[in-house]
Amino acid sequence: MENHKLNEKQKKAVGYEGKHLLVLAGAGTGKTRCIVGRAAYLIEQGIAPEKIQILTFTKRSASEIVERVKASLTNNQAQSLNGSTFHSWCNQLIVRYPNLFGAAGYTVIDPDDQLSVMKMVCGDQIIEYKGIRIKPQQLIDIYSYGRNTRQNLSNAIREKVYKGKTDAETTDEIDIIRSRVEVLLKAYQTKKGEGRYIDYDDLLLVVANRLRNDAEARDILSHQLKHLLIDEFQDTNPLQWYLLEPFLEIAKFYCVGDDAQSIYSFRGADYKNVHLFKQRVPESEILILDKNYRSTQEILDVSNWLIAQSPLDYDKELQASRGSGMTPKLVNVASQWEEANFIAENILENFTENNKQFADHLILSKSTYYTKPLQAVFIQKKIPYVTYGGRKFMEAAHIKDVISALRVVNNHFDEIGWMRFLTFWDGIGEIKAGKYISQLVAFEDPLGCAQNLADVIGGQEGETIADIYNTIYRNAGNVKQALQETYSKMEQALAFKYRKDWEEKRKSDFPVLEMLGDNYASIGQMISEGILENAKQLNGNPVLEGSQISDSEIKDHVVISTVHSAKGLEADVCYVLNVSPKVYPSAWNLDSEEKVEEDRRVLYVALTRAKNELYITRDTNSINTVNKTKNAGFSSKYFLEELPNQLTEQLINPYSLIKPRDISKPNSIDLSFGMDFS
Ligand SMILES: Nc1ncnc2c1ncn2[C@@H]1O[C@H](COP(=O)(O)OP(=O)(O)OP(=O)(O)O)[C@@H](O)[C@H]1O
Repeated sequence: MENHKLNEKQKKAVGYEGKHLLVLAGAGTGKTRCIVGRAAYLIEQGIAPEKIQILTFTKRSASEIVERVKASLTNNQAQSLNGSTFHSWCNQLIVRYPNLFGAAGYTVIDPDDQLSVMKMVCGDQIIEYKGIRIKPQQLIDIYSYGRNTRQNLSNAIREKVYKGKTDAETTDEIDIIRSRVEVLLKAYQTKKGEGRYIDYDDLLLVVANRLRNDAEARDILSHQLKHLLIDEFQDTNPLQWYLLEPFLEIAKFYCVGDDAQSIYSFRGADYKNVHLFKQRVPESEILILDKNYRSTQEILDVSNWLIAQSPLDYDKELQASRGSGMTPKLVNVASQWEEANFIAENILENFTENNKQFADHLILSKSTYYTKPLQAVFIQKKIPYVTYGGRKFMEAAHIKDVISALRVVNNHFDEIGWMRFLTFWDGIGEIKAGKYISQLVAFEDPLGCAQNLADVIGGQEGETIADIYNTIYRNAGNVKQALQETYSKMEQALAFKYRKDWEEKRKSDFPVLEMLGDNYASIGQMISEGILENAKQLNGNPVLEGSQISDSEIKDHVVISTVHSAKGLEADVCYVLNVSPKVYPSAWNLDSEEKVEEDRRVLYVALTRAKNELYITRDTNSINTVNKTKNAGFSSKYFLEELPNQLTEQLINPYSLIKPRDISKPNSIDLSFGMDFS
């Protein structure tokens, strides 16, 4: 089992006997291995797996850790081990204890729905002042930032609208618009209450507030939970800490983190939180790991150099236990097309000639958007790939259409659900739908809706809608059946609405949705949990990627990921895309030292994913702009501007290097050839 491959310090961490521990360690030093080892160790010590909760930042890393624990133990010992994100954990608690948390009958709304609620609240009101315009999405950002960072409204406005500026003029402007923002945010809160909606941040707050204020709640949970294992601790934000704090007396904390990999400040994370651990957590210790097992020294040299350029003191110098390897390549490209072709050819060469698999390759980009040309080239050259960091399955429009029908049966006060479901049908616009909704939410319960729906709407549409509603109502305890019947009744209309890409893209998602439904005991559970899930793994089969069902046999694929979704990942060969001026650091961030330093950490996370080969690409055209990005107060220069030559090997025009050799002078051709004119 994994435990056997631990070094002395890792063993000490895994078998820690004290109360709370923070394992503070650099990239690739075995933090994930320590979490896996810890969970396995606790189970072997006789702790019931359901009393251990693993918390991570992505669903993917949660399931990966749980799978690894299971694989390291025999006899299905870890069958009921639970790993989840903060949101999904809180949601599970709320679903398990509906009375305790007082949220029975509430519907969880995702960011799209949150925006719909905010739009309903704003109507045609727009906050405008001196060239500043605050739209509904920005109001949500302000609200969420304030709650996640636990800062007051003025500070949240300052950060989200005025990019953190603190001058007197800005402060005056904030004072003026503040009260108007407050009115709309309060109206949003009221609307949530009326529709019985819980937004993502509410999930954490509902649990946190209950536990902080209610000794009975703490007592109940203390029988259910003994150990909290928290990954990426450096990225916990003040709201998450507010949630975790009451658990300090309930469970033992085992946290792992790296201050140099903190990349979520936009969600309020503060890399310094790891430094405050001992102060905040009584009866705690910190253990440091310093030996990197992932990368060769040359890769670490570039990463160490990058982080040493920072004015912040991370006190990190990673040493490779694996020793020396290949020098990283700095690949200068003239266009995204050239970059994409270089990478594709490189991967194909590795696959056909160097005995590597597609899965040995990881491509990292700041944004998914930037990788579109690359994806096009991969499709053209038939390189299998998956993307991490894109839109989630349950957020796709055609899925939301069908789910909206389930939502309104589950909670008939759900106006967003009604609006989507009713306007799905030809002939019902928003105005008509609005009228119907006001009648429908007046019924006391879903049964009332079921009985009267056909009359409220009338006509053929009324019949169809009522038929679907009743079908779901009857099958509320058999989600798969409910989905199958709903889909068959909506299929024709769906195929028409999405006729552009129905056959190629969307249709195949429905069998998957039905399979997904099979995992839930009721439609209520599916709606509240399913909305939070990525649905990438179903019954152990990788089924969904974007809008396709991938063949479960094909497991070998290149991973294209945003850096933010790549935490914890590693690969033999890594390509870090577009490490160009104005991107690292971003031209948008030059006025803030904190943001520049966060960009540096993003690049650090990306570089430290590589085990053996690292390719850093950059756009040659933008290199000329390097010297224009100087700023008075602090250094915001292009991160690679002073990269010592010996740390990388430069490749110029790399794609032309691997194109077939042609002769320098063109030959003439004969076009009067091949046709027999006789
Ligand atoms: N004691 C060890 N002996 C051999 N290999 C190890 C040991 N500890 C960790 N590794 C290997 O080193 C690599 C990095 O480990 P792991 O992913 O746990 O690090 P990490 O600290 O979580 O990294 P990061 O924070 O960069 O994601 C993995 O391939 C892991 O298998």
